[in-house]
Amino acid sequence: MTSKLIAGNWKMNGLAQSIAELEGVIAGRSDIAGDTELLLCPPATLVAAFAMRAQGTGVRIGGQDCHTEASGAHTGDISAEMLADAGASHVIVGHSERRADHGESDETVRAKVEAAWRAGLVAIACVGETEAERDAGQALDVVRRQLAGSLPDGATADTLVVAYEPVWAIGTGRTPTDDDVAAVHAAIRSTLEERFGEAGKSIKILYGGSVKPANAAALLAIDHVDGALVGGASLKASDFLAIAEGASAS
Ligand SMILES: O=C[C@H](O)COP(=O)(O)O
Repeated sequence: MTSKLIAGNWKMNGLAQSIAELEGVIAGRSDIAGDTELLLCPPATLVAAFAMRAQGTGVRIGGQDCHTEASGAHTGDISAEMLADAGASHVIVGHSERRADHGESDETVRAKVEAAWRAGLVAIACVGETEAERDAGQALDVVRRQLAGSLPDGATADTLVVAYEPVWAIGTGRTPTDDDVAAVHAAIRSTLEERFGEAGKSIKILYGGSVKPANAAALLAIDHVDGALVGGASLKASDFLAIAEGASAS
């Protein structure tokens, strides 16, 4: 069994004082049983400070997005190389909020995964259906299509993590049924195996969308759920650690 990865996506939250939450995660990390991996993705302004503080603690730090190019005239953007230079090990790409707010296509997301690899970062590529797509019975087709368009050839467990985040479950307190999560994760697993062969068996598949301490253990016990991508509940060290405890219990 592969280790679980619990990743926190702070989104557009966090000021310098928020390093206290990172301190809390570092302090509580040793109480988490097993080999559960912890990753925090703060806003870009905090990546360097967090990475410096987390160095050598086992807690890893990631970015929330990157540009497709390494440098150049792209005001306000951040490259994968810059994230790596700041001490990040991972970068989230293709989050549904980026797809919706910034019009990111599967093609753009694929270029961002390639940019992450070029910089030596692990890409966490997000996929997931909207509520209308689920209601229309299209969830599996949408996810398969996003995977086909967003993932470059040659992915391995060392370079790629996939996050399944149903858009309608993000920040809403609603989650799919265990059976629905199982069906999508099984479909993602078989897609990864068809595409990447042996490597596809061990690429981690995270579930994201209203993961909380109260539901984490049950979600993380579902087949092919190799961890969680946590939004709101990752902002408090105590909640994030409680979710990670759920991973070690599953
Ligand atoms: O990236 C994280 C997700 O969008 C989940 O957010 P949430 O846990 O606040 O629902």
